[in-house]
Amino acid sequence: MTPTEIAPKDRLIVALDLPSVDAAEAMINRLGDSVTFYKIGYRLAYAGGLPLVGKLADKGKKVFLDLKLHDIGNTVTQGVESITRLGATFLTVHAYPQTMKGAVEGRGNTSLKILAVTVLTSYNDDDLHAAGYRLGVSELVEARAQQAQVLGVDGLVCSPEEVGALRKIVGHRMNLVTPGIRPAGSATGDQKRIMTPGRAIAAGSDYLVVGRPVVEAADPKATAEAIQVEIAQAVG
Ligand SMILES: O=c1ccn([C@@H]2O[C@H](COP(=O)(O)O)[C@@H](O)[C@H]2O)c(=O)[nH]1
Repeated sequence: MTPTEIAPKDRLIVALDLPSVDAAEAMINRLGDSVTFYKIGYRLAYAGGLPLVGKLADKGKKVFLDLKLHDIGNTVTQGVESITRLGATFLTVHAYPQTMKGAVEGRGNTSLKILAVTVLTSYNDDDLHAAGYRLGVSELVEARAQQAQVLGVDGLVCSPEEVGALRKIVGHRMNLVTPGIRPAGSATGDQKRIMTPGRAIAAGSDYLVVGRPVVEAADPKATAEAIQVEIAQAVG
């Protein structure tokens, strides 16, 4: 779907980075009809949260399974084949060629969309160099986007800072999903490449991933709804 086809409300993905299934279900109940798209990552998945994917899908919600897979190609293919049966909409893998190729093979013709994580939003150029990379963030994100596109990956996870450059490479053929979203005044935490919801949408993000600013808010529902208003205003 192109951004104009996605309802503003559905462009917010709330990261359920919570310690237990009970805590996640309590948060989902608090957010009620306001939130239509959830992300399940390491914290909840390893706390027994995988069955929540099907439960949420049965309630008409979408789920982004943020498992950031990375292994030899055959193992990734087999893992993704298993994941296709869970009912998620998006699944992440790291943007390494063998990994992306294996994931696309495992996804086959199912409705699961593979997102490649280009460069984590908590990294800047210094962090990449410290990890042994020669390229800076923008060069590496763009190189990985080119590879992902050739390999048939469905979308990219990047920071909103790279969205403009990536649109020139992938057009609207790939979903651009951006964490590193911080409503004005909220704590940055460990994120380094950040933008407000409104600016991220204006830059061209398809979906915004927001965790702590919503799930740690005194009123998560009001916070999520305020972000959705900001998204709708930026869409115009
Ligand atoms: O590059 C990436 C990829 C994934 N994430 C995930 O998104 C959320 C962001 O949570 P916040 O609390 O809003 O910072 C979190 O689950 C990360 O694992 C990311 O931040 N950056």
